[in-house]
Amino acid sequence: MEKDQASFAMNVSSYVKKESVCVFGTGNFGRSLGHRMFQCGYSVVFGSRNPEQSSLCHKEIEVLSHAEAAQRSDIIIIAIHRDHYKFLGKLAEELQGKILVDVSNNLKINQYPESNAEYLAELVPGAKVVKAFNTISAWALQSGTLDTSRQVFLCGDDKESKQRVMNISRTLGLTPLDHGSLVAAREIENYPLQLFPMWKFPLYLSGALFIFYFIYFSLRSIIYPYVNKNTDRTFVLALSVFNHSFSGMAVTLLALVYLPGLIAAILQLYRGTKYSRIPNWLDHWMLCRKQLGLIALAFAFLHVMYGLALPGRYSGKWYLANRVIEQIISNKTDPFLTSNVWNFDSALTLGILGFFLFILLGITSLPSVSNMVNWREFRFVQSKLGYLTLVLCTAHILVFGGRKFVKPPELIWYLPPTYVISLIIPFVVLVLKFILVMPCFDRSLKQIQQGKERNSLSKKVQLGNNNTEV
Ligand SMILES: NC(=O)C1=CN([C@@H]2O[C@H](COP(=O)(O)OP(=O)(O)OC[C@H]3O[C@@H](n4cnc5c(N)ncnc54)[C@H](OP(=O)(O)O)[C@@H]3O)[C@@H](O)[C@H]2O)C=CC1
Ligand SMILES: [Fe+3]
Repeated sequence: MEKDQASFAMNVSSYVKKESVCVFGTGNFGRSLGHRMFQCGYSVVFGSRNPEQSSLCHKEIEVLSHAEAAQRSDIIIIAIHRDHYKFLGKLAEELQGKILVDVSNNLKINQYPESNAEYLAELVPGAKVVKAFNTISAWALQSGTLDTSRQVFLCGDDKESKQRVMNISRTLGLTPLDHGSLVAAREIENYPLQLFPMWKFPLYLSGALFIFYFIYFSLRSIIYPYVNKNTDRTFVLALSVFNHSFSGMAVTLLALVYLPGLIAAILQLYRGTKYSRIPNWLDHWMLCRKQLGLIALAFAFLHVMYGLALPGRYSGKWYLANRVIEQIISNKTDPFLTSNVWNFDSALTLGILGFFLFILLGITSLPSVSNMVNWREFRFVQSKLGYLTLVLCTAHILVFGGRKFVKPPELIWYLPPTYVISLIIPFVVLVLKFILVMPCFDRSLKQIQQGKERNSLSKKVQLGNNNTEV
């Protein structure tokens, strides 16, 4: 009995070891993938235009002509650029019923009218085409470190073929992710060409906003006093202007995380249905909320760091020392104003609590953390605590800013103080939220979001496939 089990195990392991895979193309990627599969116990055979001239480093790996190599395995990895696929059409007979794995990438997004995998399926109609491995680089396979993503996106029309390619990926230490039928190949091929697609809009928006704040705050703190009182305040540029811009950016970007949801809710209320398509720009904005929130957190962090550095400034120390000397000379002390203490301390407390919640929001948006909470808990943190963070940060800036703003100076041209500019968008968001949670709107909105249509007009609105969560 034991003997039988041992021989069965040996048979299984020798079967696993002997499973053969064919690779067409002895280029960079073909070699790397072939060697890796060989190391993982597969019997690998290469198909090449010049089998005699190919010098693969391992003697156990055979290099044959395409037609010969194709006969050795029913899985063939096509490690050749799409432009050279044509010859595969002539091998249609040898490739009949085989699993062809398309690993190719393009140089540009949507470079060809159809995806490379679909093109391959057209060239060899009798084969089962699976798209895979295009997101893994030859270098990562060679070095074995796989520092970048280990995810292998797969798609194909034949379930069994996909399953076999998935098994190979797992054996190589990669993580296969099924993307469905071959129609998804275009998306998979575009994937490696994208450069942080979800970050583009948030980064451009924050760049533009930062430039605006920086210029405005410089105008307000440097140019305006110079024109008005002929005082040189250029020294505030290096620290204070940055510090004010960072606080404005943090609170404005956080408000911009919640603004699209409010606009979508208003649209739903206006249309009386949730089954109408929201505009594309709004949809894209909603999909970028996480990134906007993370950039907001980065600015909040910078503001905290700059805030901590403020007492160390030369100008700060000079003002303090000078004030003491003035008091000694005039033999007078400033009265202890309890209202000032309340003002200053409450502003600081609001800021500290706001920053704490900001960090909490950032942490819960990490996939490893959000995977551990259910949808309701996630919504609670991101929505309820998010709004609380916005309220605390807005109050922090308001109390801090308002403290300094005693009376508006008489001016020829009047610029609102920096904190007023920083708080415009947060105020709009908080007011809209406040209006929407008022009982009449809140009840209608809940009914609409449960799928109950409110008016007959809504039935005429074209059904959309836009399911972004408001
Ligand atoms: N390099 C990488 O990191 C990655 C590459 N890929 C994809 O893998 C595929 C191969 O890339 P890579 O190995 O870098 O490219 P290479 O240029 O290094 O290799 C391509 C191979 O294709 C074969 N070939 C070239 N011209 C023809 C032709 N006219 N007819 C038939 N076969 C031909 C050659 O093999 P032979 O001489 O043996 O016939 C050649 O070595 C591409 O589609 C690429 O997009 C995907 C992910 C990452
Ligand atoms: Fe602050």
